[in-house]
Amino acid sequence: MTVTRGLEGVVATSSSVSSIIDDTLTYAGYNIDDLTENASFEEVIYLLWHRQLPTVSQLKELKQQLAENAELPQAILDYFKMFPIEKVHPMAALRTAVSQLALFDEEADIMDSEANYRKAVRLQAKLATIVASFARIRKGLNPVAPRTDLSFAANFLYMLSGNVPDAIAEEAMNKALILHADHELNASTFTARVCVATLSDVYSGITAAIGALKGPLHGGANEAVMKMLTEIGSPENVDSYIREKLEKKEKVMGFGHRVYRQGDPRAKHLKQMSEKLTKLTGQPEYYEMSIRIEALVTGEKKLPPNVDFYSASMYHSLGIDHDLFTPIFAVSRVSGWLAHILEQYDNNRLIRPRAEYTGPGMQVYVPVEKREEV
Ligand SMILES: CC(=O)SCCNC(=O)CCNC(=O)[C@H](O)C(C)(C)COP(=O)(O)OP(=O)(O)OC[C@H]1O[C@@H](n2cnc3c(N)ncnc32)[C@H](O)[C@@H]1OP(=O)(O)O
Ligand SMILES: O=C([O-])CC(=O)C(=O)O
Repeated sequence: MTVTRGLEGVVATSSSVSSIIDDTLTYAGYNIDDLTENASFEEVIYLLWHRQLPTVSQLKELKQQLAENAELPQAILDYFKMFPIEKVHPMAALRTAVSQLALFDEEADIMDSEANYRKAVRLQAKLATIVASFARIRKGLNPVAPRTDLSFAANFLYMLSGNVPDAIAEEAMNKALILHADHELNASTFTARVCVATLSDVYSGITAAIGALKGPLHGGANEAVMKMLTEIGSPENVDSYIREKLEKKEKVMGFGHRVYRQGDPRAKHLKQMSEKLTKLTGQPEYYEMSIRIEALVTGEKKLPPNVDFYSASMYHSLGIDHDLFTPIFAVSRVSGWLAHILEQYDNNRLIRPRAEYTGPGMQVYVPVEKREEV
């Protein structure tokens, strides 16, 4: 048996959802640069689920379905008040709330493709409401009901703050949602596919994926980047902070990638938005720290920034709480997880690799009363 640590380079499935070829990322054949500049997040959701861009009427229908399904069962909002909400990480709350949603969905265990598509719409719509409602309830504020006349991006920011965002904030959030929507067989998507390949239900697949996204080597890195920027505090502290980290062989969050070698094509868009928004909101030091960190890490380690690096300063400048950065990643990535889950059901085979055994050789059972104390 040959073990490929971390399954690096292993091709574990076929998929028509997204591709990374020669450091170019496409969703169903569309370059993300093109989509980021031109599309709405709702169009991208449709693209990921159908592998084609929607017509005007198809887009209208999807928007209506998302709007109609955005509200949460009151019991889920009430449940938030039952745990020590100020101490709970919002990713843990999101993971739990998504699992609870299944308990309110009569179709949760109905496995036909139409029911699965309806569940996809419900989950896509409700994740944003969960994250925004949790963020408000923990501050003692009432949740803000979703508005059906706003774009997905604007409605999310509206539900978070209670104010309709300006065009710049809406555009930035729309782009960020597009850039995070899918990424081939990343760890959380693989987790979702492994889960539903047992023919478990869509809610189980998304709950499992949220758990995988939470870790700092994956989606959790954006919050970790913000923690680093906060610790550094100002541009003149960057050099000593980063050099010490690299000397101690510690990882600098937001850098490196398992697949990209020349660089993550999403980072340049987030970098541009970080520059613009940090200046506009009077916090240019967050961008200045970030570009100095990038210069040092790319110079010394040849590691370019990934999607999580500039998204941190960008979300910060939108006034978003730092521990919501990874939940917002999930609000977007659920579109990709759902596309992959539906694709997995369409052509399913149980995912079950092997392990090379490295434990003790054959042992003889000794009854407990005869075992020597150690
Ligand atoms: C949405 C996303 O999931 S994007 C990724 C988000 N995660 C992060 O930003 C966390 C920081 N980055 C990392 O931990 C890694 O680059 C990963 C996990 C993303 C991918 O890494 P892998 O392909 O598994 O590489 P691995 O962790 O084995 O590292 C290979 C070498 O590069 C070094 N390295 C990799 N990333 C970094 C980093 N961010 N900072 C410093 N050194 C790094 C490792 O220390 C290791 O060095 P060594 O060979 O001297 O021991
Ligand atoms: O693909 C990966 O390994 C991680 C990543 O960038 C993502 O999920 O967006």
